[in-house]
Amino acid sequence: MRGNVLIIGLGLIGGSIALGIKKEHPDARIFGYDTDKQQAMLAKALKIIDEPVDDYPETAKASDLIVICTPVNATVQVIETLSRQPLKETVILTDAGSTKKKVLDAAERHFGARHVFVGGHPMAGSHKSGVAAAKEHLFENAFYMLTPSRFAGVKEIGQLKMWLKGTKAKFLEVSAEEHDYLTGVISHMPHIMAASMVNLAESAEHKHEIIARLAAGGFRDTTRIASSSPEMWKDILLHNDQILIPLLDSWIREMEEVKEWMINKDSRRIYDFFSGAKRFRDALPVHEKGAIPSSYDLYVDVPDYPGVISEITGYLAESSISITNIRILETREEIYGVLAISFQSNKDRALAVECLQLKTTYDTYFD
Ligand SMILES: NC(=O)c1ccc[n+]([C@@H]2O[C@H](COP(=O)([O-])OP(=O)(O)OC[C@H]3O[C@@H](n4cnc5c(N)ncnc54)[C@H](O)[C@@H]3O)[C@@H](O)[C@H]2O)c1
Ligand SMILES: O=C(O)C(=O)C[C@]1(C(=O)O)C=C[C@@H](O)C=C1
Repeated sequence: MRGNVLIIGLGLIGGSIALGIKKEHPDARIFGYDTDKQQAMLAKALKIIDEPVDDYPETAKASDLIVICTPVNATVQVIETLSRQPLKETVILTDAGSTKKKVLDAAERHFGARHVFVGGHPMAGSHKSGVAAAKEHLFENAFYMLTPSRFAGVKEIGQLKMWLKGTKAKFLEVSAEEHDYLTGVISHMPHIMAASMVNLAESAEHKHEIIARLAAGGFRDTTRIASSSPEMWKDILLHNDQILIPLLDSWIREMEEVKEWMINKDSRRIYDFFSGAKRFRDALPVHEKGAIPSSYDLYVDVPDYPGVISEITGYLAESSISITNIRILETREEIYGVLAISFQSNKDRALAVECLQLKTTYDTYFD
């Protein structure tokens, strides 16, 4: 497609959407605005946008697609500002925010039937912020929820999907209310819990200095998302309060129950608590982007000495096995580290296991 695209909010998500649009529609001209000028300059330097702009309401007047990728409270303000501009009649407006009800209410209130607004929310991301973390493939195979306003028709929804085709995401239309409940359960509550676990550890550290250094796989796996943007999450909790408050109530009730079972030494219920969770977690879909990463990961226990990564990648390269990612998950003080190596296919992973078993004594395992 051709035309002018305006991205407002050039962070992780705005940058990744811009890359997806440019890939599929190289003739589109992508303008970008961010209150933080450095982000806009960086987006230009990284060729994520064609042109940074200072006056977004002015640029909006000639835009064919406007994508708002700011924290959700700012999204409502941007909608209000845009509604006061003489926008093109055919413009399509969307956003990428993690909540939808308040955003859709603002869009319907301010644009009415004058302009089409289709709420959007790609269900993939990261704890990292800023345009430097943007990736063309961030949304590949992920669900991309769309919440059309009541004035949006099939034609405009189809046009938006065309604009966003390069994200390679799977579109899913839901109502704003449904969206906020689903994400409340599967995304917002886990972020509250992760932040709470980290805060608990921090207060324990005042008395036991060693605690942070003991943080191993369990703590790291369950709290990565506590490193996410506080600004973004403050807004999400305030937007989705109607859903999150009852969810918090039922979670607090469950924690009270766990406490009671422990006081009463009720081993059966405690067992059921964990076995029920394990059953559901183990049955989550593995080979699509969602709760469980889609790559084929192999974990290798390696001694913590310089050069161990190049040793392992060297063996894999000798056997012509390609890897897509490699990272150290944790370092258990001067003894072992866990190397996570990602492969494109199950076959590559199996070959890597064979290769490492032949050439090293390191333990390998995968989920
Ligand atoms: N991070 C994720 O995993 C994720 C995933 C899906 C959706 N989202 C949603 O996408 C949106 C953006 O999140 P992100 O992770 O890209 O955050 P980010 O912090 O990386 O980027 C947000 C950008 O918006 C800019 N900004 C703030 N107020 C603005 C305003 N009034 N006008 C213009 N720019 C403004 C900030 O300077 C920043 O550069 C949020 O609404 C978030 O809820 C995030
Ligand atoms: O992978 C992460 O770091 C995320 O937290 C991504 C995540 C989530 O899964 O909760 C966070 C917020 C978004 O609205 C959508 C996706």
